[in-house]
Amino acid sequence: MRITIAADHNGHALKARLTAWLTAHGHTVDDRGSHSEETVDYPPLCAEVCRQVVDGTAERGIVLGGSGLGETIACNKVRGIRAGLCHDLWSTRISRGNNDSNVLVLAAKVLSPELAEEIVETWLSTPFNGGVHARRLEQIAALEREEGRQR
Ligand SMILES: O=C(CO)[C@H](O)[C@H](O)COP(=O)(O)O
Repeated sequence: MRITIAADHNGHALKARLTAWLTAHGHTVDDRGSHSEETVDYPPLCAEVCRQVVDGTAERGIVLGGSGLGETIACNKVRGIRAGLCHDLWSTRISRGNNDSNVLVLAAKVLSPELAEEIVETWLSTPFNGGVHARRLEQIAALEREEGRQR
């Protein structure tokens, strides 16, 4: 899978580990930074990843922060993005099965590296369930279009 990935200063070390893991498992990874502990603002990194997913340059995106909360808010501002903040395997399966998430957000200050790898593996291998969830996603997309017209 073509995956684009980014992290702020809190997530860059975990990003490096996940990038190595993804590459070792046959994925093509586009690492958009950052690459150090120097403080950076996460919204532009989220925008870059999400726009790559929406325009098809990448099939999926992964974003890492300290808590991941702001990243999730930022990613979900991009039309067509369904970003889920996942701390455990159960919510990861829901994020894919029910929400068809196309961006995974991870909290580097919460997760162990081992659990982060398990979450990524689960997120990449869990299919969207469709059915009633497809109808709800269409309702979310309609809300997004409606809000876009009003601003
Ligand atoms: O997780 C995050 C946002 O949700 C960021 O990593 C966090 O807010 C950055 O804060 P600081 O500059 O204090 O490290």
